[in-house]
Amino acid sequence: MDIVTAQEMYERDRVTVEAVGLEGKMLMENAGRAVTQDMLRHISPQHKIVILIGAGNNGGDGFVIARTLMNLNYDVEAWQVVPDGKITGDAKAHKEIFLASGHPLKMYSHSSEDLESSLCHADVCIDAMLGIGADGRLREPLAEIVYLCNEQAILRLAVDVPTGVPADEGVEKFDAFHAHFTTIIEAPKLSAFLQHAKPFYGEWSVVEIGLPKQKLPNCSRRLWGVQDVKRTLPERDAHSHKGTHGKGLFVGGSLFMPGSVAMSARAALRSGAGLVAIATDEQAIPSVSPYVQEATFVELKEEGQAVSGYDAVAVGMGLGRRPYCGKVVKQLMQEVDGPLLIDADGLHLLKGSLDELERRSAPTVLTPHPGEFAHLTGLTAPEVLQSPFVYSREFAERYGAYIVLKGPSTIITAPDGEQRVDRSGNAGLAKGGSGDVLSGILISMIMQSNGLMDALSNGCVLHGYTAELLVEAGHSKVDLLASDVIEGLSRTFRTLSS
Ligand SMILES: NC(=O)C1=CN([C@@H]2O[C@H](COP(=O)(O)OP(=O)(O)OC[C@H]3O[C@@H](n4cnc5c(N)ncnc54)[C@H](O)[C@@H]3O)[C@@H](O)[C@H]2O)[C@@H](O)CC1
Ligand SMILES: Nc1ncnc2c1ncn2[C@@H]1O[C@H](COP(=O)(O)OP(=O)(O)O)[C@@H](O)[C@H]1O
Ligand SMILES: [K+]
Repeated sequence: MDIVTAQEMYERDRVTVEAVGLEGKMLMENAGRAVTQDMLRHISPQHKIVILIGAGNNGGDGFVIARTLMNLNYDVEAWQVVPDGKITGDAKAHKEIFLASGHPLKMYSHSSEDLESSLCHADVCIDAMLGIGADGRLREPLAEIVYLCNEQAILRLAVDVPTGVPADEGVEKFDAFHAHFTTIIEAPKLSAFLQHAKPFYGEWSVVEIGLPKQKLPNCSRRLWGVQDVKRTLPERDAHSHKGTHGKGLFVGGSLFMPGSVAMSARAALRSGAGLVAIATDEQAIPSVSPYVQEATFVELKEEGQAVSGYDAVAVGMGLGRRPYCGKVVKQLMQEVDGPLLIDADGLHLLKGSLDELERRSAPTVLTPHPGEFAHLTGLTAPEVLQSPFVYSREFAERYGAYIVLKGPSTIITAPDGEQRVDRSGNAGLAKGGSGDVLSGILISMIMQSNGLMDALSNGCVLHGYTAELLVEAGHSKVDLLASDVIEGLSRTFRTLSS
C-alpha cells in the first residue's frame, strides 16, 4: 500500500479526473459512501450522531456521509461549521444534493451554544471539517469546535485526516481532533506514521474510492506488512545445505556487554542463517558460547579481522566504544566487500568515518534508533522524529547507504530513495536487546534474499510480528524479553508457512 504526501494525493485525484474521466463529484460520492461503510463498524442505530462539516472537499465527503447515514435511518445531526459562501465546487454540489434530498442542516454560528449541547447529548461525533488541505494552526471557529469535541466523552471518528493534523511531516506543533478511529481515503498520509501526529488518528483503516491503480503515478513509499512477507520470503530448498543459507560474521560483544552479540547471533540462526561466527573479546567468549552453541568464535583483534569468506557482516552490538573499536569499524568498512550492517556502538563510532561510508561500493545497512540517527546527522532527536522520511532519504542518498530508522513505525530507505514502512510490533519491544535481535534477523534475511530491500523489510516485520504473536499467546507487553522474541521466531515461521 502506497504512503502519500498531500501533494501526491492531489496529483492522484487530478490524474483520475483527467486520465479516466471519473469526475470529482463521483469520487466524492464514492469516498463518502466508502467511509460510511467503514464507520458503520463503530456505529449502532441507537447512537446519536453529530457530523461536523467544513468548507473543502473533506466537508464535501461529510455531506455524502450525512446523507448516506440519514438514508439508512441513523439518528444524525449534520452541522455546517463554516459560512455558506466558503462551500464551493464539488462540496457545494453535494450540499445541494443533501438539501434536495430533504435532509435538515444545522448551521454553526459563533454565539450558538447549540452545538455544544448537541455534542453533550451525542454518542458519536464524525469529523469532516478538514482533511489534507489543513494549512497552519487551526483558525476559529474550527479551533474551538475541535476543543469542544475533544472535551466530550464521545466516540470520535475522523474522515481521511483528523482535523488539524498536517498530512505531511515537518510541522512541530498543532492542535487537532483526537480521533478514536480514522477512515483514511485511498492511501495513508505521511503523518499517520509520525510519533507526534499518529496518536490523533487513533486506529486507522483505508478505504478504496475507485482511483485507477494502473494510471496513477509511481510512489516511492509503501507500507510493508505480513502479506508482503508471505509473498516475498524465500522458501527453503529441500536440497539446500548450510552454505546455501549464508555464513554471517557478528563483530561485537565485550566483557561487560556479552549478551548483545549473543542475541544477534542466535536470532540469525533462529531465522534461518546457515552458519554464524562471532568476533568478540576473548574474555567474553565463555559467557557467549553457552547461549549460541552453534556459533564459532574468532578473537576480536585490535590490528584487524579476517573478513573474507562471509556472506554478510554485522558490527556494533555490545562492541563498546574503546578507541580501538573505532578502528575495527573503519577496517570493516574498507575491507568487507559484501553487505555490512552497522548497529549500536558501531553507529556511534561511524560518525568519525562517514567519508569511508561514502566510499564503500558494497551495500552498507545502518540500523539507528532516532537518538543514534540524530548523533550521526547532527540533528536533534525531535527534529528526526518530526521529519523522519525526508532526513533518512537525504542521508541514504548522500552516503549511498540503506537506513533502517527504528521505532513504532520503522522506516527503511534505500540509497535510491525508495522507502518502506513497517508498523508491526508492540511496546513489548521497547526494551534493551530488541535492536540486537533485529540485527541478527536482518543479517539472516540479507543472506537468504535476493533483494536487500525485501530482506530488510521482511526482517523488520518478522521481528515485530513475532512480538505481536507472543503477546497474543500469553506474554504481556510488560514481561516480554528480547530473548523471548528469538525463541518466538519458530512460531512466526510456522504461522507464515501455514
Ligand atoms: N474528489 C473527492 O471527493 C475526494 C475527496 N477527498 C477529500 O478531500 C479532502 C481534501 O480537500 P481540500 O483540498 O478541499 O481540503 P480540506 O477539505 O482539508 O480543507 C480545505 C479548506 O479548509 C480551510 N482551512 C485550511 N486550513 C485551515 C485551518 N488551519 N483552519 C481553518 N480552516 C482551514 C481552507 O480555507 C479550505 O477552505 C481530503 O482530505 C478528502 O477528505 C480526497 O481524499 C479524495 C478525492
Ligand atoms: N513501541 C514499540 N512498538 C513497536 N516496535 C518497537 C517499539 N519500541 C521499540 N520497538 C522496536 O524495537 C527495536 C528497538 O531497537 P533499539 O532501540 O536499537 O533497542 P536496543 O537498545 O535494545 O538495541 C526496534 O526494532 C524498534 O522498531
Ligand atoms: K477530517
